[in-house]
Amino acid sequence: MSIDRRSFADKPTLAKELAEAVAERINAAIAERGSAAIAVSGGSTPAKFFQALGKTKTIDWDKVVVTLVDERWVDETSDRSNAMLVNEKMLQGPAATARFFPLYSGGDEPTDEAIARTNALMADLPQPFAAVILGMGNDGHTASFFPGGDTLDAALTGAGPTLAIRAPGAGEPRVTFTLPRLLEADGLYLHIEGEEKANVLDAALGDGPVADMPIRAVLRSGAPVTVYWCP
Ligand SMILES: O=C(O)[C@H](O)[C@@H](O)[C@H](O)[C@H](O)COP(=O)(O)O
Repeated sequence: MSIDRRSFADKPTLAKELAEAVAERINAAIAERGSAAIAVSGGSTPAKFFQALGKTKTIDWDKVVVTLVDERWVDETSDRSNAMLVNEKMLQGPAATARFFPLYSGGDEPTDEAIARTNALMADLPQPFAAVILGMGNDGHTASFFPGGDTLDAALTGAGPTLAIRAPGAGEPRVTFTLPRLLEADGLYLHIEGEEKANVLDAALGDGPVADMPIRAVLRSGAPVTVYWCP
């Protein structure tokens, strides 16, 4: 495994350091390929990181596309929307000129047609991702790779780029990038905070089935993962 675990004193320090690392990846991708895409996670952890990254003036934001690792199947007016979180916390100030590619493509359910619309949009993403920033739940899920997910196998192995997934612990139906697509990244980061998540990561690094803790699929993929953690 190539897991680099980094610890930071507190949340603001972690947010600043992770924003700097991602900014470097974005700038390197723009220098090399003329544009950069990043995929970020939602949930409660990344707000400070989003704010720190969005304030970065050294990025040519109009060459950047921001998308999500996964999304709840809700529209952007829902307080459960990861898109709303990214818009409110990151795509302000200097980052307001970045383009945002939403995973939610309308309607009440992620039907095949809806996922086809999302996948058609994702065909225009600059590839590979300059950076992918994952989160992790206390049940060992990452992105929307939930234990018991109805399409978990396809989510971990399929070409996607995205698919629908439903799981007991997920709340709404979700849409998620598939793991092979997320691994196509210059930099892969796992952002977790608190003792409980450090313990969950320890457990995930131990033996046991991927289906019980799907983040194991990332950790066992062989792709270098940099973990950003603080208490
Ligand atoms: O939409 C989501 O819920 C996510 O992208 C998800 O994978 C998240 O990263 C984890 O659930 C951790 O969430 P917290 O940061 O809220 O603990």
